[in-house]
Amino acid sequence: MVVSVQNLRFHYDKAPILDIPRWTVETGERIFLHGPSGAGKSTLLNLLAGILLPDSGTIEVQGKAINTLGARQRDKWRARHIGVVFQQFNLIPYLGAVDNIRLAAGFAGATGASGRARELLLALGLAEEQHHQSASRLSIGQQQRVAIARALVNRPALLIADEPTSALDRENRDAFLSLLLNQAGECRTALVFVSHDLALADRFSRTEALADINRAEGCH
Ligand SMILES: Nc1ncnc2c1ncn2[C@@H]1O[C@H](COP(=O)(O)OP(=O)(O)OP(=O)(O)O)[C@@H](O)[C@H]1O
Repeated sequence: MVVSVQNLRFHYDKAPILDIPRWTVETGERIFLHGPSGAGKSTLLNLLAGILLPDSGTIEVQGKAINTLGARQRDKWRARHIGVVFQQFNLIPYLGAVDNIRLAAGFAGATGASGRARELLLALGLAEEQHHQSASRLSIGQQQRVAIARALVNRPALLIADEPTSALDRENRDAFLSLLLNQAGECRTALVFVSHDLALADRFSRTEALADINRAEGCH
């Protein structure tokens, strides 16, 4: 089991946003998570990543309750075990593709990741002459590939993706999703993918409406 959530409660200021009695994600599982705007999907992803901490309850990723770690250990642990892809790819604009990926490997304490970075970029269809092109000079489609490679360089047990396709046209969206799913599959990485676009749901092994697992009334 990659993720185990038990009796999770979370609020920002007033209303409870999340109250999840139990929720699990198995190794290699691909979950499509949807729900209305403001329901708490991004909040749940941030809790899984240990960026936010729960009011109560436990969140284990790979058997570790990430909220029991100190801030620095948590950052390192996240870098090692969790990959992240957001709508904004957050690449360092003046670094080349390979260096952006090596940076992520460095956060996880890995050295000599250039080989794996290049291998991933080639598998994702980024030609060698672009591997050292600064990220700001890559097309959006090329930046997507770098973002996927960066998320997977440490062979994470869990990949979380927050609306990564929402700014893309249909063709790019489908291509991006295929790349993401194929690469995640190669690493047996479990995927929690948040999107409003229900047309994508049939490419996942499980579709989950947040309201079905969350008992909080919240603001939605
Ligand atoms: N930092 C914050 N401080 C206070 N309230 C917040 C904060 N971040 C989010 N919220 C509120 O918490 C609720 C859940 O937000 P969240 O971003 O998790 O929803 P979401 O389901 O991801 O929405 P969307 O689909 O629009 O991205 C919303 O009502 C939002 O306004």
